[in-house]
Order: sequence, then structure tokens, then C-alpha cells
Amino acid sequence: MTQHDTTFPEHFLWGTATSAYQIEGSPLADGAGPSIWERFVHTPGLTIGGDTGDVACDHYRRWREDVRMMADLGLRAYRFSVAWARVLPEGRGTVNTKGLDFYSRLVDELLAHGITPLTTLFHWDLPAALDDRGGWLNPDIAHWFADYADVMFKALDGRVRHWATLNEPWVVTDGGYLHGALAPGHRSLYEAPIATHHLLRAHGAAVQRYRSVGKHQIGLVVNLEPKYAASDSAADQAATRRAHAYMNGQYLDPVFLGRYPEEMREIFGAAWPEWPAADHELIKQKLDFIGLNYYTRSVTRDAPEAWPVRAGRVIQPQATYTETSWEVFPQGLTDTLAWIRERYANPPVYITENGAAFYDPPVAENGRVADALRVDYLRKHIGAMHAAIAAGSDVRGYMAWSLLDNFEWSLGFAKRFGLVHINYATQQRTPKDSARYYSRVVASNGAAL
Ligand SMILES: OC[C@@H]1[C@@H](O)[C@H](O)[C@@H](O)c2[nH]c(CCc3ccccc3)c[n+]21
Repeated sequence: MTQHDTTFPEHFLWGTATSAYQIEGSPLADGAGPSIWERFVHTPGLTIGGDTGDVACDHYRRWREDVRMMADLGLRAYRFSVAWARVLPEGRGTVNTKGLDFYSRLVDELLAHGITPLTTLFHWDLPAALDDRGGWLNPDIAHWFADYADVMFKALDGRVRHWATLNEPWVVTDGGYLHGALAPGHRSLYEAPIATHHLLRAHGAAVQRYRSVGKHQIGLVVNLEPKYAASDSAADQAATRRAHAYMNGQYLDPVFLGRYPEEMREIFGAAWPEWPAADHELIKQKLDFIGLNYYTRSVTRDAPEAWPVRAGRVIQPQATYTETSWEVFPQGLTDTLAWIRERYANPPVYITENGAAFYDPPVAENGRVADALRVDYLRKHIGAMHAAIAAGSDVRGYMAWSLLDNFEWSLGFAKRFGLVHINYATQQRTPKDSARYYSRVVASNGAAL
């Protein structure tokens, strides 16, 4: 890193991110209903080591301690998600006030410590009762979701001023309906486009509802992964276009441009439906910001065997890789922010997730966790973000993934993304070197990069 001024705009929002099922534990406490992840993790063989979110980081009981720790680290913001089935155990109908109260108290505690809450309404943990009714495959889910969002807006809007409807519709569809690695574990070429479309309709319906009851900001969180062709060959170029449309354009084009990328029909063929214009009107509600989750890039080649996108990732021998086999490529964040700026007319962006799982050394006698690789990852990506801001991107904040080591979905607890180490046997929290480093970055508004 060449040393240059990396001070960020005034009021730049520095924080960390988590999600309900990954940290809370107590999934059925106080009247909460089961989610599809509760079912998934208790189905043998679906998570590494049979790990579950039954306890996770016990945040549902330790939330005050965790907020105090954020304040001690000088963090200014905190992105968390609401477990839909705590608030509406059946996904719709009767509100469980004890579930709602957990989030209301959490928000008040954050505000009392000068920490800005950013609240995600859906981070993959769909109420099981709605999955029994078809879940994201049932067109009615658009109003089920809007009704749930309405409950949250009326309860928290004003204290929460930054809402996100969905976390990463691409992962929900690709993981939950196409390849089946994530809940609800379907594998269907025909279901995937339907799930995508109903996720986007639900997003639009919630934004539309917010415009009638809310007074602050609402956006959509997407994971974007820039695709770089492995060669100039026509086949690799075409595969790169397909992969880019499938992971990146498939979600933001409908929201900002009112249409899906034309590559979608090429990818899904007869499985790609034609949708009514009214749906596209519903989906393309104006947003106040995009939430960008950035982790890595993909050098992309033609891969006829890689159904259905027929695009494959080319390993970069000279690169550093994380424990989840993602290439460390900070330039991809700069490039992705430039793509957003140019394609969607420079909308405000919050980096809502950025981080890495590395094999961390154990907690030393002196209480240190010397996670140098994570410090380097954060430093380079915050620098890459600054380069995009200098080039004109309207980036308003950065949430490091994650505050805590936590339940990494089907990978269980084996992968540690936290700035704070969790000893799962004792639930002891230990800030890693990366937490200390990030505290200095936040305190200096980016100058101490
Ligand atoms: O994998 C780390 C984090 C998850 O813990 C978050 O819940 C989720 O929002 C999230 N998204 C991504 C990038 C998209 C992705 C997710 C899973 C598998 C492949 C890519 C990375 N992460």
C-alpha cells in the first residue's frame, strides 16, 4: 500500500455485520417459530460436523455484552438481521411480542451507545410455516413479506433509519433452489427463476410499503462478484458474460432497469419464464441505496460441464486464497463499485459485507489472536474502496463481515470470519488483532489505514 491520504467522507459509517441465525442461538425461545434453517441443520448430513445454530454465539442472551464490546471497539454502526419467525412464528398473522421486543431492546441499546443500526429484514432464515406453503415459490410471498416488513417498520422505523429488504437473493436462489447446498435444499432448473422473481417481487412490495409508512432509507443487499475472462477466446468471453449476468445483472438490472439481462434465457432456456409487465413495475421501486457484499472475483472460462451457466472459475496460482477458497482480490471491489456507478447512475452504496475466513492462530497466553492475514485483507479492501470513492463512487459506509466468528451455514463453525474470536465451549469473546486494527481505522476515519 503506498501511503496516501485515505481519509473518508465525514459521517462515513464504519461498522460490522452479522445475521440472526448465525449468531443468536435460542432459535425457538420465547414463542419463536422454526425457520427453514432450523429444519435444515437438524437434517443429518447437511452441515459440516452436524453443526447447528442451536447455540451459535448465544447472542440472544449475550446481546448487551456484545453491544458493549462494539462500543469498546469504537464501532459506529452495526448491521444485523431480524429472524422473521421470532416476530411472526407462522411467518404471517399473529405477532409474537417477545420476539419483537428482543430487536426493539437491541436497537435501543445500540442507540444508547451511539451505534447506528442497519437492519436486514430477511437473511435466509425463512419461517418454516411459509416454506410449507411453497415459500419463495408461492407468489403470495410478496405480500407475506410486505406484511412482515410493515410490522417491523411500524415498530422500529425512526430508531432504525437504514433498512435492507433481502440479503443476497442470488444465494437464496442459487444455493436454496438450484444447487441445493443451502436451505431449503432444492435442486431445480425450473424453480430457481421462479424463486428469483418472487424474491424480487417481495423486495419491491416491501419497498412500496415502506414508502407509505416509513420516513428514512431502504435498500437491497446483493453479493456481486466481478467476472474477468480467462482469455480473449469467444467461448471464454461468452461464458464471462453469462456468469456476470447470472450473478450480478440478474438482480440489479430488474431493480434499476426494469428488465432481466437477456443472457438469462440463454442460461435457463425453456425454464426461463416470461413475467408480466406489472411484476417489473413492482420490482423497480426506487431505492435509497445498494448494499454491496464483496468478497472476491472470478477469472472465468467456458465450462460446458458447469450446468447451467456453463462458466468455470480459473485458479490464480500466484494469488492468496481464503479458507473458503476465495481469491483475495481487492481491485475487484474498486471495479465493482465502478460498474455500479456507471451502470446504475451512481446510487449511494453501503459496503454491507466484506471480510475473510483464514485459519486463525489460537488465542495466545497474552490474549492476542494474531490474525495478520485478516488485517491485511481489511487494509487492502478499505484502500480499494477509497480508490472507488476517489473515482466518484458514492460509498456511505463499510460493514466488516463479521463482528463475531459465527455459524457459516453449511460449513458450520469450521470457518471463522470474525474480528472477534468466539470460544464456543465457554462463549468467551476475544477481539483479534483485526478488531484492534479496525478500531484504529474507525477512530481515524480511515487515515490510519
Ligand atoms: O460466507 C461469509 C458470508 C456469510 O456468512 C453471510 O451470511 C452471507 O451474507 C455471505 N455472502 C457471501 C458472498 C456470497 C456467497 C455466499 C455463500 C457462498 C458463496 C458466495 C459471503 N457471506
